[in-house]
Formats: sequence, C-alpha cells, structure tokens
Amino acid sequence: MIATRGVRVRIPASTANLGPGFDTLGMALTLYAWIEMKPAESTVFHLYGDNLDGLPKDKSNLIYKVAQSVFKEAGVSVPELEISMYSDIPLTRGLGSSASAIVGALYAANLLIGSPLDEHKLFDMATTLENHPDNVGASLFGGIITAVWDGSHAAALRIEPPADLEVLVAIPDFQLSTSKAREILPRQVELSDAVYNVSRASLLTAALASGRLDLIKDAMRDRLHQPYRAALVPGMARILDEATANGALGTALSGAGPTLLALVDRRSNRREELKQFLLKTLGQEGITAKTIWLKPCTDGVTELTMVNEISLLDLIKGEVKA
Ligand SMILES: Nc1ncnc2c1ncn2[C@@H]1O[C@H](COP(=O)(O)OP(=O)(O)OP(=O)(O)O)[C@@H](O)[C@H]1O
Ligand SMILES: N[C@@H](CCO)C(=O)O
Repeated sequence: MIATRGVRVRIPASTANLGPGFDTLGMALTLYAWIEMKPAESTVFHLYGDNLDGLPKDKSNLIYKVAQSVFKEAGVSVPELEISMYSDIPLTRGLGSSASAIVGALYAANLLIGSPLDEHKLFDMATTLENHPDNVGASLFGGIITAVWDGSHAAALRIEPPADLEVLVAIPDFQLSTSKAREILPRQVELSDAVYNVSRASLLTAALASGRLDLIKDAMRDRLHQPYRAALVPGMARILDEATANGALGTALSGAGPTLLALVDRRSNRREELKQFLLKTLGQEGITAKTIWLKPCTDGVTELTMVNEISLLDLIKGEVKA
C-alpha cells in the first residue's frame, strides 16, 4: 500500500576506504541528510541548504531516478513525486554524499510502497549504483562496515564502533569527484603492496572489532590509493605521515577525498593540537579547510515519524533534526 502522506528518512554520512580498506571498509558518521518523499500530481523538488546547490530539480535528479528503480523492481507505479531534501553532508568531498542520496532514496521509496524489498536487495541495488559497497553499506546499516562486492551481490558485516572512538574531519574548500580521483589510480599493483594492505585491513578490522585503539596506528596505512591521490590534495602526505605524532590514533583520506579523517581517542587531551596541525598543514599549502568533530554513527538510514503537518523545512528551521 502506498503511504499517501509520505515518508521521511535520515541518512548518515560515511567515510569509505577506512585506512587500508580500499573499496571495502566504511564507517557511518554523525553528519546527516534528510529526505522526504510523497506521491504527487506532478514531480516537484525542494532542496534546502547550501550543500545541495546546483543539483537538478527535475526527473534527472539522482533521488528521483533511484526511487523509480525501486518502484520498477517492486512492480509498482508512482511516476510523480514530491521530494524534499536537506543535507549537512558536503557534496564531492569524500564524505559519501552520493551514497547517502542513493541509500536515502532507495529506503524512502521502498517505505513509501510498504517495504516490499528487503535490506539485502537494497544493499545490492545501492552498490550497483555506487559501484563500491563501503559507503553505501555504512549509510544503510550504520557503524563500521566490512563489505565485499562481486559485481551483482554485496555482503557485509557490521561492527559496533569502539565507544571511545571519535573522528576529526578536515574538509578542504575544494571539490574532488570520485571519478577524477579514481582515474589517477594504477590498473595493476605490486604483490608486496597488496600484502601490505591485506595485512593491515585485517589488523584494523580486528582492532576495531575488539576495541584495541592502540593497534590503529600500525594498521591504518595504505599503499593502494593514497600515495597516488596525494598529488590531488596538497598537504595530505605530510598529514598522513605526521598526524599520529600530533595526537591522532591514525589518519586516512576519507573516501576519494579531499577530506582528511583522523581517528582520535575521545579521552585524549591533544584534540585541539591535532586540529591545529591539520589546519596549519593544509594552510601552508594554501588550502582553507573546515574541521568538524564527529562520532561513528551507530544507526544506519532511519525512518522518522511524520509529525502532523510539520514539513522538513519547519524541522530544519526549528533545528529539530533528529
Ligand atoms: N542529494 C543529491 N541529489 C542528487 N545528486 C547527488 C546528491 N548528492 C550527491 N549527488 C551526486 O553525487 C556526486 C558526488 O559524488 P562523489 O562520489 O563524487 O562524491 P561523494 O559521494 O561526496 O564522496 P565519496 O564517494 O568520495 O565519499 C555529486 O556531484 C552529485 O552528482
Ligand atoms: N572507494 C571509493 C570511495 C568513493 O566512493 C574510491 O576511493 O574511489
């Protein structure tokens, strides 16, 4: 049955490629986007906030297209939609904006028609659209995700994030699309580099699963993508080398960049020092950046109650975002 009053969902941002986990390890973050979807007489979009500037407001929008793929899969027709969205997730910065849009659209569209598709189907559809399972897995299931993808089927295990883990992101003031950051990668890698990453990805996964924050420093290194992408983010190489000496448990390029992410022990008294180190190092390369303290988000995409006639915009204006 179609929910004529519409549905509203909240989707967490995500970091992909956590450390050595290129295309496989992801983590949901406490930074969100909200999508509301209703059947309508003709399709209309309300995109709120600076982070959605420039996105199409017609049927070419990703959210609309993804919703239609759900209806097609379920054999239901809902051709016209009223879609509202607000997002705190910056576009094209490595914090999973496209994955959050895809997961939010899949989840909302499925709810709208009574949830005929299960979460495994939604995960496969999301990964087909995004091409890698780590961002979408994190936004769908929350927590830390270790995921694999064979081209048609995705499988994932969710790990509960360690309670003392905090995340500092430094978001440079320029965009870097995943496609551009992927073009720069080699088609083949040395066996020694593959071993370097497999061993560290295994150690990082086990360390996170058992709360061993002390092992993150050795585990959180990569030779599959970061060395090649360093040229696209000036200051990144130094941050990856020196952040642990400045208060981080480990650092990585978040997703395809340009955001840099540091894992931090929330009990650390060096948090301000680390933040200043990131800003100063990027600043020395002429890059302005914004830092945000985040936590791993334990919830994946979540349905929110539609409160009477309170619109998404009313919620945002009232800063009642949960
Ligand atoms: N709400 C949205 N509506 C429509 N399109 C969107 C939306 N959010 C993201 N996109 C599309 O996704 C693109 C960004 O995807 P891209 O993979 O390059 O970066 P990202 O997802 O922010 O970062 P990463 O994948 O590295 O974590 C945008 O340029 C836009 O085309
Ligand atoms: N695993 C992807 C993340 C961005 O979606 C990449 O690094 O290209």
